[in-house]
Amino acid sequence: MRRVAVLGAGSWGTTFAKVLADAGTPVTLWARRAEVAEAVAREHRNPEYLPDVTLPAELAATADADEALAGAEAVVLALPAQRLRENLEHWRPHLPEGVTLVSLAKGVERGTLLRMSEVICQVTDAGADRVAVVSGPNLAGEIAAEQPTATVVACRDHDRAVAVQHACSTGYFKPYTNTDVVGCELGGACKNVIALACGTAVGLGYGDNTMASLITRGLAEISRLAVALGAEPLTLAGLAGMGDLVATCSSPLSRNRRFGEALGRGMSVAEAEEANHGQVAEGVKSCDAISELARRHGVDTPIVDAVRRVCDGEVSAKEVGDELINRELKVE
Ligand SMILES: NC(=O)c1ccc[n+]([C@@H]2O[C@H](COP(=O)([O-])OP(=O)(O)OC[C@H]3O[C@@H](n4cnc5c(N)ncnc54)[C@H](O)[C@@H]3O)[C@@H](O)[C@H]2O)c1
Ligand SMILES: O=P(O)(O)OC[C@H](O)CO
Repeated sequence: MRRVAVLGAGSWGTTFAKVLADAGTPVTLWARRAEVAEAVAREHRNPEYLPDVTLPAELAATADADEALAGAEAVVLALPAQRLRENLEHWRPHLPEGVTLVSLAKGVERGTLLRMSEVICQVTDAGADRVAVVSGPNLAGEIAAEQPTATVVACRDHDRAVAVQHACSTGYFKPYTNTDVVGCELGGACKNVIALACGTAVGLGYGDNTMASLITRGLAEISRLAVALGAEPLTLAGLAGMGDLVATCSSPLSRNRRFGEALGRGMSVAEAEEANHGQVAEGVKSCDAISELARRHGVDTPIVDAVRRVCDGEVSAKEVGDELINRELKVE
């Protein structure tokens, strides 16, 4: 690929820019703050988000979005889900003609209940075949340390997915392609909420049986919802479904799981946010939208609904756990 712009220099944006650079793709990273762009460009570090990682010398960085976008063949959007629309509206006039738009965010927009690819199409007027998403078991810290992992590049246009796949393929990062954007996006957004539930269980002192039960029943509700919205069932058994769910629910590196643990130990949402050092736990921001999306499509999502009620302060983590185990008995 000729050149890629990565917009957003948090943990994942910076790491994905490193992956692209390591794959030999010319890449410019846009950071909101000039001092972050400066540190990446001059010292090859992002002290706030990846303090222990030396970034490739070839990775260019700027705080000027126009500069990052000029001549880009693909634009990678690496912002928190609820912040995508406002920034994209601002960048829209500067997007190169026909550019591939790649979403890294794992969330559903509050209010509109739109997936990130839908927000991108709505704001930019791009056809759905121009929008790709990258989703899989991709904890940024492990990838930045070049630990091997796989992911999915999903796009309705297979050729565009292949172009992005080649642009980000390295000795430690293995992208597969898929045309099921709906399944990949919902897998990524919903697993954050299930990871909150798993973290909460850990915080309450529960062990691996509880965790495995939440992961498995979580996958059942993610799959029901995704299929109701048009996803292929097999996508949810793949990297962007089960793969990401297992990684996020099991890893102490996951911000969502850590946030859940704090809730399980009795912290309020505000206290848990502070304990997470201001980093985004997308499940907290998206659980109400996902719960509402499921309600509108007549899909039963008890774990997502339980997490939403805890995040809204309606019930305690302990109460909601007791409610879940005491739900009506039924066939698996
Ligand atoms: N970190 C991971 O391991 C990982 C992996 C895969 C996917 N993701 C997803 O990628 C997305 C971004 O996550 P992240 O880990 O990079 O988050 P982060 O919290 O590490 O960084 C967020 C970035 O967005 C910027 N930002 C925040 N508010 C903004 C605003 N209003 N306008 C412009 N910029 C703003 C911040 O300055 C920062 O650069 C999320 O949806 C997340 O779920 C993260
Ligand atoms: O740290 P989390 O919980 O945002 O999860 C990061 C990635 O989405 C894992 O694939």
